[in-house]
Amino acid sequence: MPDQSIPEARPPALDEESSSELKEGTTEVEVGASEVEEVEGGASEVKEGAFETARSVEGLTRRKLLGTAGATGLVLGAAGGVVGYTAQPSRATPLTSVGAGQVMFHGKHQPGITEGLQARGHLVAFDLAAGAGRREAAALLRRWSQTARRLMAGEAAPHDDTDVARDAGPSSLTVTFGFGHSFFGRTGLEKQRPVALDPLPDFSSDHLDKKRSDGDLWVQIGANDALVAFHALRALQKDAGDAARLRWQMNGFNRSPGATSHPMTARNLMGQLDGTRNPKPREADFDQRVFVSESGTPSWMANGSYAVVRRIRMLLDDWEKLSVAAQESVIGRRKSDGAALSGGTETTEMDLEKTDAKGNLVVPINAHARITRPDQNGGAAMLRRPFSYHDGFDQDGVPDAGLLFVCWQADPLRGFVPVQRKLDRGDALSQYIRHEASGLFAVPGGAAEGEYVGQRLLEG
Ligand SMILES: C=CC1=C(C)c2cc3[nH]c(cc4nc(cc5[nH]c(cc1n2)c(C)c5CCC(=O)O)C(CCC(=O)O)=C4C)c(C)c3C=C
Ligand SMILES: [Fe+2]
Repeated sequence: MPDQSIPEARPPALDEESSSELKEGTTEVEVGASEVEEVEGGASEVKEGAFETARSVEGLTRRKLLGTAGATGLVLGAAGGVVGYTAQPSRATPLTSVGAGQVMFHGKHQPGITEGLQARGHLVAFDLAAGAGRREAAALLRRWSQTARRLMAGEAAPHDDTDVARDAGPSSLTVTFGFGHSFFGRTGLEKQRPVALDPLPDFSSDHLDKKRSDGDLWVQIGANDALVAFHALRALQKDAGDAARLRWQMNGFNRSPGATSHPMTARNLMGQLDGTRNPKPREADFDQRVFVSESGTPSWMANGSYAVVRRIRMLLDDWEKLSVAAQESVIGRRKSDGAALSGGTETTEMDLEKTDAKGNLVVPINAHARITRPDQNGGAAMLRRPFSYHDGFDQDGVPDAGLLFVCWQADPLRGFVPVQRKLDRGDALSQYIRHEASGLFAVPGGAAEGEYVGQRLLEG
């Protein structure tokens, strides 16, 4: 596959001034050849979580911005003095940086792995329909790739666009495709099934709902606008046609870009900064930890990654009864700023040996952030890129809320599995969470121009 010359991601460290870093990490892309005129310089960073990408394009052309802006002219409604907005703008105004954010579909890796967290997410699994095999799967991945490429560029869906995203820019939409263990049997491609896709072991604390777990195909959608994300979800579902049926779907969210006065690590629904110690793209071993190498096996997984997806319910009624000090002991980090309990700031290295005046470890021995560290797990590391979820309250008012935990690694046996084995033995956080659904998916490398995702598997 030709090198797509995607620049290496070069994220700002959390404690660095981000504006100069941003220039290096922002790529100018032709949104549509005829539309590229003056590039707006005002790239604004959308960085939630401790990593950022070189592929996010925050500067679009003036014509593009003016052309797609949902421009508003405020008018006084004729009837009853209702304040409303004209359908036809009186004066075009540019899209904000949120709408203008664009991620490239084609590249060495699929989108939706190293990009900053998006405000809205949909995780969806499909099963191939009875009678559908390799040929139908190949046609489906071709359709899906075409739709994803267009929507990520801020264009309409190839067929019967619903207009739901009509006035919005691409809004950093990403669409990522993966294959589950069962896909290979259904398509006669067992010999191509990676060993790394062997089912995850059973964990004693699992409460898994099989109907909301696994699946032949997995799609991750993320965007900084809820309508853009839904539009993509619906278009991809319709693309599935008779070839595949929806198996399960989960909806998630993160903080909206611009909600905080400066870019910072996102908080989860327990209120903690979550993502601090994620591997950073600038680190030498980042690619090795997250992506299958160019020469990795099977060859169709070159530059791909493995996604572990866990729907983890947070037992918030119990958690919120704890004092802040007790909550901080569970994690081993301060709630306010994410600093380790051994002191410093969010990025200060945790001192695992530090004791208080009574000789007790200041970061408790079972603190979540202590025992998940790579140096406590034979080097096991993963890139965590979750969405929060909230699916309402039960009749007793108990929230069904938590984390759609998505983590990325070159090999789950050197990432998620050893760490979860240890957590399963009972870290301090375990009694406040419950794993309710699970999936493991092989996510092939990115598609080159003219290719579709998974082509090397399906046509190899
Ligand atoms: C098996 C892997 C992990 C699961 C499952 C998991 C669930 C989970 N974690 C939090 C909150 C935090 N996790 C933090 C750090 C952290 N967690 C994992 C792994 C799993 N977490 C790792 C590998 C790490 C980083 C360890 C390191 O390298 O030092 C933190 C601390 C801040 C941070 O580094 O992100 C928090 C907070 C929740 C709420 C949760 C399940 C709902
Ligand atoms: Fe964690």
